[in-house]
Amino acid sequence: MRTKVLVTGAKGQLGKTIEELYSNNQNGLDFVFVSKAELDITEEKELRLFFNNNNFDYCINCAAYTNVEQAEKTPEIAFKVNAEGAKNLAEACKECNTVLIHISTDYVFDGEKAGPYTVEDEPNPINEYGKSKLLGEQYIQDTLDKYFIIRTSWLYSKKYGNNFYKTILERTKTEQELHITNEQIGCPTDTVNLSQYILELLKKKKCNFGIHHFCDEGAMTWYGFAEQILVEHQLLTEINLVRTGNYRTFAKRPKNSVIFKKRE
Ligand SMILES: NC(=O)C1=CN([C@@H]2O[C@H](COP(=O)(O)OP(=O)(O)OC[C@H]3O[C@@H](n4cnc5c(N)ncnc54)[C@H](OP(=O)(O)O)[C@@H]3O)[C@@H](O)[C@H]2O)C=CC1
Ligand SMILES: Cc1cn([C@H]2C[C@H](O)[C@@H](COP(=O)(O)OP(=O)(O)O[C@H]3O[C@@H](C)C(=O)[C@@H](O)[C@H]3O)O2)c(=O)[nH]c1=O
Repeated sequence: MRTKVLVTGAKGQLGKTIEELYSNNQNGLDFVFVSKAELDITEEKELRLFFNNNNFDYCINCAAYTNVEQAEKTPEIAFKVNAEGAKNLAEACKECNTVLIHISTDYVFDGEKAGPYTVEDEPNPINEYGKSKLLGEQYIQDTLDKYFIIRTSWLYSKKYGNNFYKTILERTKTEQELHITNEQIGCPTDTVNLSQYILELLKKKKCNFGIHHFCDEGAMTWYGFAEQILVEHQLLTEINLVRTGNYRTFAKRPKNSVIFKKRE
């Protein structure tokens, strides 16, 4: 029997990557992709109806409020989507016996640890986005037995959405000098690699439910990441890349965002 997989938030960078890679129904998997306009995860009744009218084996939740800066100013929106939305999905999944694959973030940690964060480490978010994502995780854990929470970090797609990788490239079109912080360290993760990891979970029909960490190899600062992007595009000689300790932002960010990827 074929496996039916719902992808919510399908117009975001991760959703679009999954769609590009897997929409042609390979491996006995049938994907249904829904955008925010088609299925808003904060609309509890509509969500339940949608789940009850379809028999999904899995739901990959790519829907989220990801504007870290804006979340400081309007935290209620972040909590509505990242916490209440996740709760609604968990409840719908429970009712319909659907396995929830939910994506979470390194920003659930405070960044004070000396080494990489494991799944056993206690979260302690220091910004509103991180707090809202942690509450979403907790609602899922309280509601479901069959779930995967995959924490990832510094996610970027070279093609889709808004992310640091694309911001840097865009700015090189108009600016000769870029000031980039070296105060945070993390592992940039390509949406293609995260999508492949998720597909492996689906293909192997794994049941090691719970919290998982997934990121690409190689910890670096945002400055280091910017340098890597410029090298990749042969722009390093044209742009003056300035390492800065005090790039001002509204949101605090963890100094150490490195998560430990358990090998399975
Ligand atoms: N981006 C990153 O660096 C990281 C992201 N993550 C997590 O990975 C996941 C995917 O992130 P990413 O692809 O980068 O995020 P994006 O912001 O690119 O995509 C999120 C999508 O969710 C949609 N959305 C927002 N609100 C709702 C809603 N109420 N109902 C349905 N859809 C909604 C957005 O639509 P619209 O744009 O129209 O609002 C957008 O299409 C998220 O859970 C995120 O927290 C984890 C670590 C790092
Ligand atoms: C654009 C820019 C940013 N920065 C700094 C600000 C910040 O400290 C850091 C990263 O900036 P951004 O705002 O692009 O990244 P940010 O939105 O913090 O990225 C986060 O997004 C959420 C959704 C996650 O879950 C995290 O894993 C992480 O990827 O770089 C500079 O120093 N110079 C610049 O020119």
